[in-house]
Amino acid sequence: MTVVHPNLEVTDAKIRARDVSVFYGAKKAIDEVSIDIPSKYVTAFIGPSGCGKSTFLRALNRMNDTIPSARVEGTIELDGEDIYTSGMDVVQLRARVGMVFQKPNPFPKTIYENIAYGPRIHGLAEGKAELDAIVERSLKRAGLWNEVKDRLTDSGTALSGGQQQRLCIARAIAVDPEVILMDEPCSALDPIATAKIEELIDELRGNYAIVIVTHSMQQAARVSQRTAFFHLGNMVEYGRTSDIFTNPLEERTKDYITGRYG
Ligand SMILES: Nc1ncnc2c1ncn2[C@@H]1O[C@H](COP(=O)(O)OP(=O)(O)OP(=O)(O)O)[C@@H](O)[C@H]1O
Repeated sequence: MTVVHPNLEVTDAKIRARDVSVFYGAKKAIDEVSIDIPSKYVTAFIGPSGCGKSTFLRALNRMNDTIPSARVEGTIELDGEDIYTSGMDVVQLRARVGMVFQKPNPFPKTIYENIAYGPRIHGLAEGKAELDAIVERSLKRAGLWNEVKDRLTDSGTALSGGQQQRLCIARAIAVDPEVILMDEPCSALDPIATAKIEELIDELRGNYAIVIVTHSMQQAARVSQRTAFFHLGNMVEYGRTSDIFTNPLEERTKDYITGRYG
């Protein structure tokens, strides 16, 4: 059972998860989690290592499908549509619910191609001029355009770690997602690159539902408006970030945010 803070205003759920459990073989990694995730907010998943944050995040765009032993029970809806029905086009789903990983993972292709690939396969551009415009717009939104506009034919992997992560965010944005999932997007970055990604998340949030898994409570407090605390596969508490950090209702949340374990 999750304690949901009573003053959490009701918003339309972009993603609605109900009684979601995730198993790896016989092991239950997530136990009946229910949550409404709104648009235009950043929702942070926090909790000690191994509590299931990444597992639950990956369930939100069926990334778990790529792990043979993983199985999901319960329902997850995107705009009211069950994403686990057999008719769901998973490639389309992952464009609508994009993902940014812990380690920046640009394709071993040019900066331009990293961005153009998705719009091309999803048929989002009529011709070269339109594709060029999408590439420019995506890189601008990701705060990377000025740094790369004169070297679009260089390899994406030649960029710095922080630039690579912004390239990956630009790649996710290029296919017009509705939700962006971020799994510890700054854990491989230095403090300056981290600050840039955090600023970017803040700028982007007006247009998407953003969900971020983070080990850093400071980061959760800085970038998110909603926080869910996970512990041993359970979602213990969910509320406004300010309330979770200043007025946690559950002992386990209190212990975690005061550094008693983690
Ligand atoms: N591919 C997998 N196969 C089997 N078990 C897994 C797999 N991935 C994760 N697990 C297990 O599921 C549980 C939850 O792991 P998960 O990575 O979701 O937690 P987490 O909270 O994101 O941890 P961390 O903060 O360390 O990344 C752990 O016990 C982990 O060992």
